[in-house]
Amino acid sequence: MKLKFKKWTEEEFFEMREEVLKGWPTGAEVDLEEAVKYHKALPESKSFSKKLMDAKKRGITLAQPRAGVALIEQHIELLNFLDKEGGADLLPSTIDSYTRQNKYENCERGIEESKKAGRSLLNGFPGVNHGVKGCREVVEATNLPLQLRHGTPDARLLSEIMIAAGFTSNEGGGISYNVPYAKNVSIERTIRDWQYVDRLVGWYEEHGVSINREPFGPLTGTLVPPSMSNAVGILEGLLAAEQGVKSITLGYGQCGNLIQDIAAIRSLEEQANEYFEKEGYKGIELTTVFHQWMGGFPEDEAKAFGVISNGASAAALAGATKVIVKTPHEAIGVPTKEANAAGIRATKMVLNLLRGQQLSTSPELEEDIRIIKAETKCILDKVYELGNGDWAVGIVKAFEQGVLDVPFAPSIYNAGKMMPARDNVGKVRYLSVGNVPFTQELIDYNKAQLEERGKYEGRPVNFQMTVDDIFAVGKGTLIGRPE
Ligand SMILES: CC[C@H]1O[C@@H](n2cnc3c(N)ncnc32)[C@H](O)[C@@H]1O
Repeated sequence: MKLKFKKWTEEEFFEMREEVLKGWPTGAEVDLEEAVKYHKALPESKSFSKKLMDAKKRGITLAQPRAGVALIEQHIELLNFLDKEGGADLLPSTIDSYTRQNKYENCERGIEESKKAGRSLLNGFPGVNHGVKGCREVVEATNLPLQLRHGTPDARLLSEIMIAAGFTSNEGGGISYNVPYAKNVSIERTIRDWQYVDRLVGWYEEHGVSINREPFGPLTGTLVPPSMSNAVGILEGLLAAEQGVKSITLGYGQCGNLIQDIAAIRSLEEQANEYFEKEGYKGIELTTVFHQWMGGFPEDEAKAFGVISNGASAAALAGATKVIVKTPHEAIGVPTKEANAAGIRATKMVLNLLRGQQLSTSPELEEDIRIIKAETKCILDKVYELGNGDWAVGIVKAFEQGVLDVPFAPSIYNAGKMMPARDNVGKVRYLSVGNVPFTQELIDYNKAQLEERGKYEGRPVNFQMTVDDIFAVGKGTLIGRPE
């Protein structure tokens, strides 16, 4: 099927679907008509879309953890613990790495070994292997809206199974679950595979069931300039809307300077709406999600709580609809349920203290919004031009030419020419733009901010700043000052 930015017909979708459902025996459990009935019988309190829109209307920020273990019973216990002991507003099921690579045989072995060992030997929940029946046990035994969170370049079967089971939100996208997560999967392939996932959601929408879609905002989570992550988020939002998705949550990974982070969230929402309107999409329910710091964490748990609380306050002051919570075990690995719940409680404490407060505008905030929007516009205009008006084709070409370029991404399809670094107040700037098509004014603006830092630190503006910034938070500061 030739890649094009166009809603798939039902015939195109159902033709591919036959192959998709053969990917593992549990694919045979998916029955869309039955699934629609099941969703319609779910209580409203389990609808991701509704809870998000309610929060947006009330101006509150919801807290959602990540969490996933191998066996169904333990996974249910974990999720209910995070609900009851953590105070989570929304629940995840973080999917294991084998499933993300479609290695379901390995999952099967992991499930068996976890049963023998009496603990999870997978780093997440193997939704495909558990099938509709198993995932439905999770839906039946928990009390909050459920979302599958993963990092899967080909998530077609996983999405079919877990949405049919009653999950009402799905994270990911053809760019955001490829470039940061895979080494040699073509962008064209994953855009097409995620058009399938979005068309599946479009099919549910056409049958009266709202399923939320959330592109993965943080990308590599390593000094990604706000305009680059916003450009990717808006593009994945457009790809989803074209396939009939209505409930869209666009995300952003905290960079660390409060004003820039708030500007990023505000710009993301405003600019996404501009593009949805320009493309003629009606009835899009747009919300935002702020990811607490996605980079290296301090090992010391008290310091980790400082990072978590700082992220919670930025999310609240930005007015994000949702914040993704980190845990004090972030530097170590998969958290215990107690540590996970503690991260949520710390976050909720901050959200409650800041409820009703949003940072009012200021000249600095307006300037950051202007710069982020102008940079994002340069990128998106070029994507559109490269595709001759076809966003999907334009994205593939934009990566080929380094117009879209995600720092520190493993993908061989990512140019890796653009390099970021923090300026003297910790805002993430473009140290070198590579082939990102900025105006001279924007290039000079970024350079000037970085030169401020060079002057202050008495050192040249170069890649050493980037390296120092990568390790800074783990060492206890935001900006990687020379030692
Ligand atoms: C996107 C990366 C984030 O997902 C987190 N993560 C990955 N797997 C799990 C897991 N199984 N439980 C809780 N958190 C998890 C990881 O700690 C990191 O913060």
